Amino acid sequence: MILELENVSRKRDGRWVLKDISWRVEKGDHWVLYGLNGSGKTSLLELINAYLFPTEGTIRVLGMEFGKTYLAERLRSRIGFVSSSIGQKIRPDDNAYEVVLSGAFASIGLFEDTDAETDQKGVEILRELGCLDYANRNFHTLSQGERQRILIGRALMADPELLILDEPTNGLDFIAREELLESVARIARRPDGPAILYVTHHAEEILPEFNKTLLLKDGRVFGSGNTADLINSECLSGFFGLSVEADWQAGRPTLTKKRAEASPK
Ligand SMILES: Nc1ncnc2c1ncn2[C@@H]1O[C@H](COP(=O)(O)OP(=O)(O)OP(=O)(O)O)[C@@H](O)[C@H]1O
Repeated sequence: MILELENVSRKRDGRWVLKDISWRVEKGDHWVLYGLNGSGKTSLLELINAYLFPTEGTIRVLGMEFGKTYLAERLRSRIGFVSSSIGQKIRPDDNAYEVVLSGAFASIGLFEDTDAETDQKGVEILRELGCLDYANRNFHTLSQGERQRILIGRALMADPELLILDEPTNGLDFIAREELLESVARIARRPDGPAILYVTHHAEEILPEFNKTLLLKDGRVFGSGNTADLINSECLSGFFGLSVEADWQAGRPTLTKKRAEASPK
């Protein structure tokens, strides 16, 4: 079991931002966390990473229970977390390869000498993600798509059991987005790879590899289970409170808002 939340609620500034969340993530499944702005996605990730604690309910992440065997630092070293805020923290002089290697130490910046095995692993990850051409470039001079791949590479260095990708395609053009998604799909297909938790506002980023979906609405679970059972016109029309059409092509959905019928004159 990767993750287990039982009736978890969280208050912020006197208001419930997450309410009664029950959710299990098993090894071998890849999840999409799908919700509108303000639905509580970031708060949920903060709970999983132990930056926030639940006001009510219990959380177990990778076999560790909050408040018991729980050591936040030890837990975080087993979770690969990719978000735009991590990119902003990378030091000004670090090159892409150093950023990837720093993932072996769960640090921002490389403060320790690396051994040949770690160096080789970094090169293999760069190759797998198609980043070798810019490995020696300063991280901050890379395009957004290149930076995201490097941050994913950094997250993979520690062989995480859970890889959380928080809106990784923000700011990417169509081609960069599709290339990034192809890399994510390859990671999802690794036989001994991490469970992936992919957070997005965009249904068209739901890959065939993401077999499970959690729909979050106003801090509550609207639906949870097999992606095909949730990402369809009927369920999503209820989710949005708006008539939408979900159309699946090549294993990926697109959503369109249904137009009101023109009233007869
Ligand atoms: N530090 C905070 N203090 C008080 N309320 C907060 C805090 N952070 C978030 N919230 C509130 O909690 C609710 C959920 O916010 P959260 O950022 O978790 O949603 P989200 O789904 O990640 O949104 P987005 O997609 O826009 O990033 C929002 O109503 C937000 O205003």
